[in-house]
Amino acid sequence: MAGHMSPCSSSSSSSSSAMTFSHATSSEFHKSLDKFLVFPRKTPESSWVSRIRSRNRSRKSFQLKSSNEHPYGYAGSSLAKEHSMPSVKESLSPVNSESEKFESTYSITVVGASGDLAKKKIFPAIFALFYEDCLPKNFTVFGYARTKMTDEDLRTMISKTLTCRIDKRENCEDKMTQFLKRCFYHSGQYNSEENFRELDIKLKEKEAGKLANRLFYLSIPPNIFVDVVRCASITASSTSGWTRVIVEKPFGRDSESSGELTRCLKQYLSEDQIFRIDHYLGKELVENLSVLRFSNLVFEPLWSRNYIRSVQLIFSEDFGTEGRGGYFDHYGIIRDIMQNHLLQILALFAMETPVSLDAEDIRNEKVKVLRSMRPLQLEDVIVGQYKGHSKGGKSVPGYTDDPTVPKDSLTPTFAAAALFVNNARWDGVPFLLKAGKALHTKRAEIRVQFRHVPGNLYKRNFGTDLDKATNELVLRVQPDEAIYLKINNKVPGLGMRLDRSDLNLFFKARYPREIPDAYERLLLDAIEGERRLFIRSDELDAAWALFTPLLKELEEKKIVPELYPYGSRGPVGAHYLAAKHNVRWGDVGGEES
Ligand SMILES: NC(=O)C1=CN([C@@H]2O[C@H](COP(=O)(O)OP(=O)(O)OC[C@H]3O[C@@H](n4cnc5c(N)ncnc54)[C@H](OP(=O)(O)O)[C@@H]3O)[C@@H](O)[C@H]2O)C=CC1
Ligand SMILES: O=C1O[C@H](COP(=O)(O)O)[C@@H](O)[C@H](O)[C@H]1O
Repeated sequence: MAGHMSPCSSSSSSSSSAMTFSHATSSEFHKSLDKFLVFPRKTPESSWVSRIRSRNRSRKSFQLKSSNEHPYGYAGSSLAKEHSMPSVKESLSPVNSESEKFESTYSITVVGASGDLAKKKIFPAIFALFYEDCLPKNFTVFGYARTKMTDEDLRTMISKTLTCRIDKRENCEDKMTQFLKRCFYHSGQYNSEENFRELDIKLKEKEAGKLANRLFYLSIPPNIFVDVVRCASITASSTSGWTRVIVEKPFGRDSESSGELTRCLKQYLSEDQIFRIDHYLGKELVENLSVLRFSNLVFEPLWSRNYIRSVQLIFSEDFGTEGRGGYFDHYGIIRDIMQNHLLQILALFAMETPVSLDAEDIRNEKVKVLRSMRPLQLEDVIVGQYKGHSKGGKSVPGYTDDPTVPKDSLTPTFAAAALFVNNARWDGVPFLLKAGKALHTKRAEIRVQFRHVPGNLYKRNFGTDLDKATNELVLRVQPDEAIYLKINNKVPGLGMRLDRSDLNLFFKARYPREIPDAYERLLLDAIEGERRLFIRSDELDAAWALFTPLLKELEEKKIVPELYPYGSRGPVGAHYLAAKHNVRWGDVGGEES
């Protein structure tokens, strides 16, 4: 079955359990560095580090920044701290031959390189980082998959999906050619130590004896995650620098399978080597959420049950599961979008002010939110499934028309849920989550509906619909990123008529440049060792604890989803759910701008 977790014991090798990916500690690192050092490491002015550093100071160079805005490779970075090693920025400088051999190299191996995500997102993101001069000087990209391909075939394949920033485009062809020269391919099985050993040999060739940092991106179905981690850990982990692994979702399909996956991965990796990606955390507007809240005095005092009436997190796509029905049917929309992307945004939205912007401080606060929530009950949720229809001679397929989906599938392609954070700040405030495929629009947004103005002097000027008079703050995550606040104002003229308008920060108008894709930010963070936007295992456990009982009940009771037409606004049940909590969805009824 697609997505069925392989137990850790699927390993063909018994020697594996004691092995872990190299996670060089500072002392291990120094031991390996000592092999090369010919002068005292801590002689400040004579050391190669300070020489490179001073060259950097005078160099007109870019400053690479990770998602917490620390310059990439800055002195306090975890990478630099972990290994007391030259920062990435240092290794970007042109160096003389003496220092060259102490430089770091970075390799990114995309496992599942022949797949959809790799082509669509990962290779283009790596290229975009290269195009923006965000990658270190010594980097190599490897594709790994079973498909037989040469290096040239891989280059041809990925060249089709690379694009330069629309607002730049200088040297586009040139940059692509340079980038493709750094891309290589190795064909192998996912459970073959031998094949990963061959990869290791190729990686070492490129590393040329320099300090090696290796990032593996698992862009493969989840049933082979553990095989890959086992084989790579035994035969292809770095022995001098760090080894990190980006793991794509799904991280299990319930608490048990997720726990089992984590347990298996941890046989080979330490927690801080595992980068569980949720690409919504890399989206510009999701990053902006905390900035908006914590750096503007006008919002934080309102951020509680005292002023907020409901919070709505909405995801919709205007296409179905086309091509991914096989995968999707095993998961459904709740696991695909709600339990991860929307819940992560909720946790960021509702968390208390973290002690600092450090990954652990932020993730600690997010976990507290998740643990303050009551697991979802069946009555808090409605589920739907899209059906096909024909209109004007054009027909669109229903979910179960997909040949890879069973005809009698009850898998939801739409869900709406009401969640509550049972703490002092949010007691009684419904957090309404809605996610659906094959709806009328493609959109993701965060809507904050404020309470009515008590004793509003102007209530008559609105007629009877007080809902219209409330303020609403909208963060449109995509498309056309925007932050706008719906306010009430007077219509100009001699009368006293009130109107609702938007104070609008439209990103395209304010910042007329392309916004980096989420995968760019996240890849850069993984290289830098910045974990803030990746999911920690206790966060994951808490997220599954909220959804697992509901998912089991839906499956055991064979709850039939409400059908909705492809391209519609989804099942009406979603409106009843909102009404039950005395609110309206902000994205319906001509209020969408
Ligand atoms: N595609 C997307 O938009 C998104 C995907 N993801 C996640 O990213 C990961 C990769 O996704 P995607 O690229 O779509 O996946 P694919 O189905 O395209 O698989 C990636 C590669 O894995 C290999 N593969 C596929 N099925 C199997 C199998 N049953 N056994 C062994 N190898 C297999 C194939 O390579 P080969 O045959 O050459 O070995 C394939 O090219 C998945 O975990 C997915 O859930 C997450 C978010 C979005
Ligand atoms: O994780 C997933 O996300 C995509 C939507 O991502 P977006 O960045 O294009 O909004 C979704 O289509 C897919 O089903 C899901 O697995």
